[in-house]
Amino acid sequence: MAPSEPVDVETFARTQLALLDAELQSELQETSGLIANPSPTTLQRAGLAITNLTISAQRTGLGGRTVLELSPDSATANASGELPEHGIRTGDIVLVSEQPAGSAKKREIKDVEKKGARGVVIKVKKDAVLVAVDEEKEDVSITGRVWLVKLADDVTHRRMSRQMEKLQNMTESDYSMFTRVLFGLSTPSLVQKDLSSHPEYGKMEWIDPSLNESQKDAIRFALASKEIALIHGPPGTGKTHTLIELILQMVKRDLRVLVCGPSNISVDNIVERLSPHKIPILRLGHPARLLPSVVGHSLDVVTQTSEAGLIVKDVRSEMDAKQASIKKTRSGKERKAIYTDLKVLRKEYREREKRCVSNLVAGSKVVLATLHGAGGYQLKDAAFDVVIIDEASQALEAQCWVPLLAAKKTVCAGDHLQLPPTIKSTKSKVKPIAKDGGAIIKGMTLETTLFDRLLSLHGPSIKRMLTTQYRMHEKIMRFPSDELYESKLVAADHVKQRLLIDLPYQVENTEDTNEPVIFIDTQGGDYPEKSEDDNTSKKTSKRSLLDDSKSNEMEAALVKQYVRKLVDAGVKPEDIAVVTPYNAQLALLAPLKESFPGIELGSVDGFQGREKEAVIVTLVRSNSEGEVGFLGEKRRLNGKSLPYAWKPPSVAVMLMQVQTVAMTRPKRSLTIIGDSDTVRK
Ligand SMILES: Nc1ncnc2c1ncn2[C@@H]1O[C@H](COP(=O)(O)OP(=O)(O)OP(=O)(O)O)[C@@H](O)[C@H]1O
Repeated sequence: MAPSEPVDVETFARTQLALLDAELQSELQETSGLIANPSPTTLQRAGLAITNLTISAQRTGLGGRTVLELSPDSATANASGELPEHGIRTGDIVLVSEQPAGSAKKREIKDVEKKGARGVVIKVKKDAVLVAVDEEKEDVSITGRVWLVKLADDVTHRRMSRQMEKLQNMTESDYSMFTRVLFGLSTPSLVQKDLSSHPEYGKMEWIDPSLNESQKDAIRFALASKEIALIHGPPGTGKTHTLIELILQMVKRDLRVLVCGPSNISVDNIVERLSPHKIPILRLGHPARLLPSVVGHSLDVVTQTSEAGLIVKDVRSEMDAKQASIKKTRSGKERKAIYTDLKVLRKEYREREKRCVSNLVAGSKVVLATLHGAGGYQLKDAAFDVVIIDEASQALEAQCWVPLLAAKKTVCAGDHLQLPPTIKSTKSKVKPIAKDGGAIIKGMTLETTLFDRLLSLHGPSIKRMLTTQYRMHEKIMRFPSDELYESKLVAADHVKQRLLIDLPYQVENTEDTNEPVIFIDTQGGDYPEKSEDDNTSKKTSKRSLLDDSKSNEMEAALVKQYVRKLVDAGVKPEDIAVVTPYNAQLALLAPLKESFPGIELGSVDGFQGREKEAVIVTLVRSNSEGEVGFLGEKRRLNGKSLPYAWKPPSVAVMLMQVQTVAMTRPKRSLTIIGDSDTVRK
């Protein structure tokens, strides 16, 4: 297959910037639509703010950040002193500021915001919220009543835009070989096709001898390639398993590796699995946002416990003492003097910490961070031999460029045949426009991931696919394998015949528990779909959230009946998931949670990636016109750059792509409820 045309880097970057702006605007539109008049009380009601608080304590927390403890103001608090109901969570970015009067206008609220301090919520207790204040705004001299409001997280947006601006301003002589390859200006260095006989990679000592052939092949290829290697891991094929071995093999070869993923959980997953191997690893990121099991590897904690960290600690105690004295003083003059002292101390702290951090980063063979986390000061001058990106097909391309701009080689793992990252601007009416008025690439959307683009640019020679899957019964696997993965998937021996009756607990042998794939056809029955128009008449606010979502009451009833049968046979509700493409259908199914505590209900998007013993899919669509809407929606593929083997999409193929997401989740039982007639049309 001939590779597609090289990409003009400047135009590419300009297009990305325009798309990112459109996306940000769409996000803003969505929130402002939700909150028309954002007074503190309205925001509190929406779960986005907590009002009537006071700063009850102030200390120096991890990383030298000032930590504020916010408790209910005693004048307004309830008897128990607890916080009111709220939706603020650990890891949220918030603004703490003096509380505007109840009658304040929108504009005045904005002014108050300017005086407040931004920070990250590090702990939520019943009677207090702890906020670590951002570096720029640490001298918090707020007194009296304060409130806390959740802010949109625009750090990611800013970092992505910064990288795209850098790319846009580069001239051809600035491009490294790696950059040239990534845009198709040069072809990737040739790698021998069969590496099993390669002098270096043919006879490798595997750390995990249980790796299968396709995994070993992918690792050899990722080691041998000079600029790029893609590891295509369909569901359950051990992508993470493979990456762990790859990282260990790279460390063995004395390479320095930066490992990134689009979300904290994707990165923590790798940290957890690397951690038993006792290599020096460092996890960057705000400790409040990490899994408890990996915090021990986080930069903040390592800084504190390492020897180098001790001299940082000295300054910290001094700062704490100063912080405490602020509370005691009443004179404004004295307070000012303390703040001046604190400033000097903080500067000293920063310098010592910076030295400590750069020593720690330099001493770690493997550094892990989210894609945007890799854009922090900690890695400013750090150099790595390889950047590994996990779940690359779930990340925006601009996000990948945060670590890539300084890289020499990358290994991207993902599955471009699953759903791309969710983009808001595709649905909203915001048009991408270049700030400098220059040309942008027509048809490009943020849904085109780096993974997609590289594949269409260079073809399958830059990719290796993992083919043994360890999740699904052979029969569940067959459909996705044939339709999406060129029939290449093979079920591992211990899973290929696994049924619900083989679960490690007692399950009765019934027609539902001894069959891996069941289709319950509603065709011919009187099970019409409903659109939100029919359901929610005049409730406009709810409509905007649920969009033109569809539901089907009869299918929901069938789901309930079916779940009942499984549970009666002994299957535990927590081993069952019900998945549907429509939010309105999810709403109809919600009562299931009461009858069957532990059962999981999810939309197709939200359920991607998680496995369950039994999955029931309700397709919802049933009408005489054969319209399948979302199920076969073109938008889901339109504008995506075409993977090398990509044919023009028939509705059926798209239908499969969306359904496959649901269909690759079950381990032992997949039940599809739908109208075969509508779906077939
Ligand atoms: N070579 C192997 N031998 C035995 N089991 C394996 C092997 N490789 C992976 N597995 C198992 O397969 C399962 C899936 O592995 P892993 O979590 O690495 O997959 P993944 O492809 O990243 O998953 P997902 O589909 O959720 O992205 C795990 O239970 C893992 O232990």
